[in-house]
Amino acid sequence: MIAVENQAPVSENAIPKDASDGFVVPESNAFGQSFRDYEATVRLSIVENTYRLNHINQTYDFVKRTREEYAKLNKAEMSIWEAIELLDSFVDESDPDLEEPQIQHLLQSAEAIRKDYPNEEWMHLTALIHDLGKVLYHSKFGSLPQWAVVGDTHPVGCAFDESIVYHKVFLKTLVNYYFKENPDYNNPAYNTKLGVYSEGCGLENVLLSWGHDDYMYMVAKANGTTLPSAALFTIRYHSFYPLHTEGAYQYLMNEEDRENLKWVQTFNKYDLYSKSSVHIDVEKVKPYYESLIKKYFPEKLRW
Ligand SMILES: O[C@H]1[C@H](O)[C@@H](O)[C@H](O)[C@@H](O)[C@H]1O
Ligand SMILES: [Fe+2]
Ligand SMILES: [Fe+2]
Repeated sequence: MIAVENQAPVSENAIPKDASDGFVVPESNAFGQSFRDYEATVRLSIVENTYRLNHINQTYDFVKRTREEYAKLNKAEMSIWEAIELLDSFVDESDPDLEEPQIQHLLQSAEAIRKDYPNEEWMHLTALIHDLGKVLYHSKFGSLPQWAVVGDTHPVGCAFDESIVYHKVFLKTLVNYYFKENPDYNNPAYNTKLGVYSEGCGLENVLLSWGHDDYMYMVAKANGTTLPSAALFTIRYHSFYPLHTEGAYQYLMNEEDRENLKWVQTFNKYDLYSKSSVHIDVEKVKPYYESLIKKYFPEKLRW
C-alpha cells in the first residue's frame, strides 16, 4: 500500500477480479465502427473541425493565460453532483465514438471499472469525475469553445509530435497541417524537440493544451480531495494519448510520472471502451456515487 498524508491509500495490487461478469471490451463502438478511427468516423466533419480549431488556437500563451484564469477558482460554488448534472445535455464534439450526453459517459465508465475492480472505490469515483472539467463549456464557467474543453491533449511550448490526432490531414492528394497555422509553429523558442523544457523535467512542469483534464485536476486538488495521487494523475493526463498510448514525449517524464503512468493506462480501457448508446439509469446509481463523493470531497467545491 502507498499512503500519502490526507490521501486514501492505493493498493499496489488492484487486481481485477476474474469473474465472468467483468467488463467486456466490445469489438466496435456505438456506430459499429472501430474505436478512435479518426479517418472513418461518422462524426468526421465535426470532430475534425474541433481539432482544427484546437491545433490552431492552443498556443503556449493561450494555455498559460487560461490556466492562470481558471486557477482562481472563482467561477462557481457547487457540489460534485451538481456539476455532473450540468453535463446532462453536453455532447463532446471531439469524440469519434460517442454522441451521448456526457453524464452518460461518466456513469458508463464508472460502472465499467466498478465491474472489474469492485473493491477499489477510489477508481469508481475517479472514473465518475474524470471528465467533469467539461463544465468549462457552461455559461457559469465562461462558455469556453469546445476546442478549449474537449479532445486529446498535447504539450505546448515544444514541437508538436506526429502522433497527435489530425497532425496530418489528407485532402485527396494534398496533405494539410493545421499546426502550421498555430503561431507557435514558427517560433524558435517553442518549435524544437525540448522547446522551453528540459529532459526529465517532470510532467508537473509541462503545459498541456488547455482543457477538461487539467481543470478538473486543479479543482479536485485545491478543494482538498482525499483521492490518492494516482487518481489525480489519471484525471490530469487521461487525454494525453500521445504519451499514454503512442509513447511520445517520454523524455519529459520523471520517475514519479513513470510510476503513475500505469494507472492512466489501466483507466484508459474503461474510459474508451465503455462508450455505448446503452443508457444508465441516473437515479438508480446516484445513491452509490453520492456516498463515494461524500467520502472524498467537501459538500461544496470552489470551481
Ligand atoms: O474525444 C475524447 C474526449 O474529449 C475525452 O474526454 C478525452 O479525454 C479524449 O482524449 C478525447 O479523445
Ligand atoms: Fe476526457
Ligand atoms: Fe472520458
